[in-house]
Amino acid sequence: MSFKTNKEFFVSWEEFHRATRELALRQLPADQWKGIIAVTRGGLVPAGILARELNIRYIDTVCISSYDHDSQRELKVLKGAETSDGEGFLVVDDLVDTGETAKAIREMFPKAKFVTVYAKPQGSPLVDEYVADVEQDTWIQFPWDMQLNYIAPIAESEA
Ligand SMILES: O=P(O)(O)OC[C@H]1O[C@H](OP(=O)(O)OP(=O)(O)O)[C@H](O)[C@@H]1O
Ligand SMILES: Nc1nc2[nH]cnc2c(=O)[nH]1
Ligand SMILES: [Mg+2]
Repeated sequence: MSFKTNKEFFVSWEEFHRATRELALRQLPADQWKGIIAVTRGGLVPAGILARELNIRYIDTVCISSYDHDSQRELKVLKGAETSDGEGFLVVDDLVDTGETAKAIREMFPKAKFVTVYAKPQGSPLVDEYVADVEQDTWIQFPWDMQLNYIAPIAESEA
């Protein structure tokens, strides 16, 4: 978990699928899009769902690596996309948090529509459309980062 957050929000595959289908519904008519640009890696999952729902087969990626270095978050673009300004493209990521990734996306693709499934308050103004709000101090746990685990019955965990 991030050191910056103290709460967690667990997202199941079903809930992620449902929310992303809702995002897809808001991108109609589908034929306005030349394609989708997924922001790796988190954006790859919603990109697949959007592509299926909107019948889009042109999917590009923008590959971003971000890490903390001397307390300052540094973004590295490992690979761009095959469009000069993003016109006619949907750029998709799983979430926006501080908005640092969103700022880089906006600079790279000023004419694209940038959408995410989840948004925290600091980053939400930088997104054109998102489905669900999450508090800034909450860490979103995605299903691809989790596994099912056994948990003891409540009665057995009584003191
Ligand atoms: O608004 P920000 O503070 O920039 O955070 C949002 C970004 O953070 C996560 O990616 P992460 O860097 O964890 O990499 P990943 O997608 O490869 O897991 C998420 O998928 C967004 O891309
Ligand atoms: N999984 C996950 N990755 C993030 N990257 C930035 N914020 C988050 C978050 O809340 N959850
Ligand atoms: Mg990401």
